[in-house]
Amino acid sequence: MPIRYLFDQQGLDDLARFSTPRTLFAFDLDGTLAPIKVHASEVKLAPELSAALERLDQIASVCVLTGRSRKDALAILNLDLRLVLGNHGCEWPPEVRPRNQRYLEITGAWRELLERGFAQESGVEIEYKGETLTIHYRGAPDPEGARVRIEKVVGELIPAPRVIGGKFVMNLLPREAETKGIALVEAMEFLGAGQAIYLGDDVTDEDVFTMSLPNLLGVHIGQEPWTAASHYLESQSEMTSLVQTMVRLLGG
Ligand SMILES: O=P(O)(O)OC[C@H]1O[C@H](O[C@H]2O[C@H](CO)[C@@H](O)[C@H](O)[C@H]2O)[C@H](O)[C@@H](O)[C@@H]1O
Repeated sequence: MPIRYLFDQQGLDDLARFSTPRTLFAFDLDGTLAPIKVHASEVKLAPELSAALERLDQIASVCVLTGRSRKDALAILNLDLRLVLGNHGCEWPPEVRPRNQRYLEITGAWRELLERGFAQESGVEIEYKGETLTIHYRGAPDPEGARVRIEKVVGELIPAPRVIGGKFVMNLLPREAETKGIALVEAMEFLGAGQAIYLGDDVTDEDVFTMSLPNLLGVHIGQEPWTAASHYLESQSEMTSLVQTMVRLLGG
């Protein structure tokens, strides 16, 4: 089926059908709730979007499912949302699930090798997040060359990671780590949601879209030919108006 624009009439009808108080409204963070920036530390939410998300979480369930660490995500969101899952869904609130010590050991060992391996490489940054780790190369003078060198070093790591690409990043996860797709299904169970709407922009979000669940409306940010999402938004700048529409559909 061709991907459909969420803001055309049929897309809006689909959105209305999925927007109920028992829906889990789930969002990726970078590139979805917030625009992509050169430096990961510059990322912020628009104030109108924050207000709409807060309202949506009062009348339905909101979950943020991000590749960032929870600590980092909570600082960016600056909102007391029902559920924020970090590290691509491997990191839950500690009172719900303790940190995964096995994953922390694995990524700790990778971190040491990677920091040593790339200490002299300008523009390559290792973002250590706990259960997973991200290597950034957006700032490298030759990003493609840097990516090739990173691939080589990553190929030698033991145990071998699951590697997920992204926007000038390589995300490294323990092979047995949960995917965003599994985390979304678990979040629905945890919050008692019968259906979900999930919005994401990056390769890691395909783990949700490719599940093709009948009770899931998948929305990709950008009309990319490679996404398995059924719907799309033209750009991240439409997010505030989308969340405001969700609130309106719920009578809020
Ligand atoms: O799952 P997400 O919330 O989309 O997180 C994916 C990665 O996002 C961050 O990196 C991306 O955003 C940065 C800031 O806009 C940008 O500089 C970088 O090039 C992007 O790839 C974050 O730093 C990573 O930890 C996340 O895995």
